[in-house]
Amino acid sequence: MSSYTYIVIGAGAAGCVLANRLSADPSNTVLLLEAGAKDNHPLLKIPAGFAKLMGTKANWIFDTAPQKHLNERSMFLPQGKALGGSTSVNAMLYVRGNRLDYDEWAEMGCEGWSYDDVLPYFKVHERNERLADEYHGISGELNVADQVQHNPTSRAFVRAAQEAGIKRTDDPNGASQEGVFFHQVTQRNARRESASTAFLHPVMDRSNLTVLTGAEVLKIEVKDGRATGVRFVRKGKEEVAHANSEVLLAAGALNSPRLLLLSGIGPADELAAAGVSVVHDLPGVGKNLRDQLEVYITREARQPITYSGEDRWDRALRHAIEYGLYRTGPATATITEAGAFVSSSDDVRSPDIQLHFLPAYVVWKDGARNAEKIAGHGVTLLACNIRPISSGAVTITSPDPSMPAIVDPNYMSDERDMDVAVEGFKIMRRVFEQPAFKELLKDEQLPGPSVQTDEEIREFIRAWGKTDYHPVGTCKMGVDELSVVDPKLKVHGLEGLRVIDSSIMPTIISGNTQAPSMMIGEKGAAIILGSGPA
Ligand SMILES: Cc1cc2nc3c(=O)[nH]c(=O)nc-3n(C[C@H](O)[C@H](O)[C@H](O)COP(=O)(O)OP(=O)(O)OC[C@H]3O[C@@H](n4cnc5c(N)ncnc54)[C@H](O)[C@@H]3O)c2cc1C
Repeated sequence: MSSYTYIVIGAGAAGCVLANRLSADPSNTVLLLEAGAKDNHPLLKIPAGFAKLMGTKANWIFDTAPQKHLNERSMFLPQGKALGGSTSVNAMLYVRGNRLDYDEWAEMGCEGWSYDDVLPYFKVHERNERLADEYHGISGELNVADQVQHNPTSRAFVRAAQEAGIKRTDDPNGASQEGVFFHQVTQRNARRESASTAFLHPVMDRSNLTVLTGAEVLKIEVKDGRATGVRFVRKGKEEVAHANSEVLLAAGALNSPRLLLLSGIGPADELAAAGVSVVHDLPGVGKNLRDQLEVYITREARQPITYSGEDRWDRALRHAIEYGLYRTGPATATITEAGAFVSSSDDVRSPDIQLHFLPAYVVWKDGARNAEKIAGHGVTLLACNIRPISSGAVTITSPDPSMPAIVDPNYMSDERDMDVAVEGFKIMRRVFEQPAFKELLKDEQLPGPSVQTDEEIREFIRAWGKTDYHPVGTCKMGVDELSVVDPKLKVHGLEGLRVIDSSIMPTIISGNTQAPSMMIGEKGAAIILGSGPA
């Protein structure tokens, strides 16, 4: 059996940062286990490849339990499965959330996690190509860039939003989150910058770092209240690795709780019902699942200027050649070029709705795996409730790791989330009605004129709402009885085991979750090493 100082489970947003930082000290030996494959497929490198990755084997395929408040629909909720984790399949938007999100964590008892505490851990690994101020780093490993091009309809969206009264901001990750903006993205020279390209590949040759792909952890071994190692399967063979110091779980918001449960760490009654021997009774494991739900409107374009249909083979070939020669053109696009943070009412403490503008038709019937093809040119605007109150759970029904977990985000179980979504829908229509779009867009295609009253909008949301792919919170950090880890990210009641990934967020941050997950990896490493930002 091989032994290491640290075993990191999962090479995603947090896991890659952890493996990098812990192996920087040559006296540590680090084993990084990743269930997915290497990240060398071109679709993981070319930004527009993002749209082609849904439902492929670069993902863990999770389908939610039928959603009671969404017409019993089951939602496709993928998670990245490759080096880089979800950062290898995501839309690359670089967003940190609102400073009050982190201040709220600190108020909840998560000492050391206020905005002022976490800001240095965002900055230290950032290499921002445009911004250099108190909010941004310029010399870290993670390249953050402006997008190479903006479709004319994306530019019109930014103008239309201003006409609708939304102020313009150059930096939603800076002094003020509110406003409309062009997204910065995790790209380098117009290629995807994932957690693995930024933090892992540059240090792969460290002799004290072992990275195994195709290595799925089945169980965390616990002896006398201490995590001693892991049992994993690779090339059809089961192996055991021993951790001399700590096991660090970074498998993401759906797989981290699943693995704890499979290891007998979780609510004793649920484990017993699933036939799993209880190793450590911890009621909060898998609870507090938060995810952001979004609703959208599509409009037909007057001219063939959007990205709709640009993936047809002959056009795709042309774009691939342009991309190969010059690193320009639609292949550089993340599909989401512009966005906005707005408030559903004057009463909210900070923006609670995020708008995403897509210069293409993108329609997911029934929250399905693949976007539906719609002929012609058009655009899609999405409104996402970024601070949902509704919460759900991840549970297991069997000790068999090959059995799927039950993932139930319980979307819209709190009626207040529906009120925010309805307001988001009305804001989108207001933006679409502005003069900036007049020359460019024709009629609303989805949902169309038949949806007018609040009740019609609610029914449309129940029928068409979809995930924004940001599940978090299932191993929440805190000091209350449902928390799973303490503010040092140690699993309550056990030694030698921490959870360090998006699952530790006690509440969901107001925005996209990759940058916060990398920050969690960075801060987690500093806590373990007893250091400051690297
Ligand atoms: C389709 C999609 C689009 C997104 N778009 C954006 C975006 O544009 N901007 C943004 O900020 N966020 C986006 N996100 C969310 C963001 O990428 C995630 O929140 C973030 O990557 C979570 O980081 P993590 O470290 O918790 O988990 P992940 O990055 O998911 O990493 C977990 C890793 O653990 C591995 N793993 C899991 N179980 C095991 C096991 N048993 N054994 C070994 N390895 C295991 C997984 O394969 C994976 O590599 C998107 C996510 C998806 C899925």
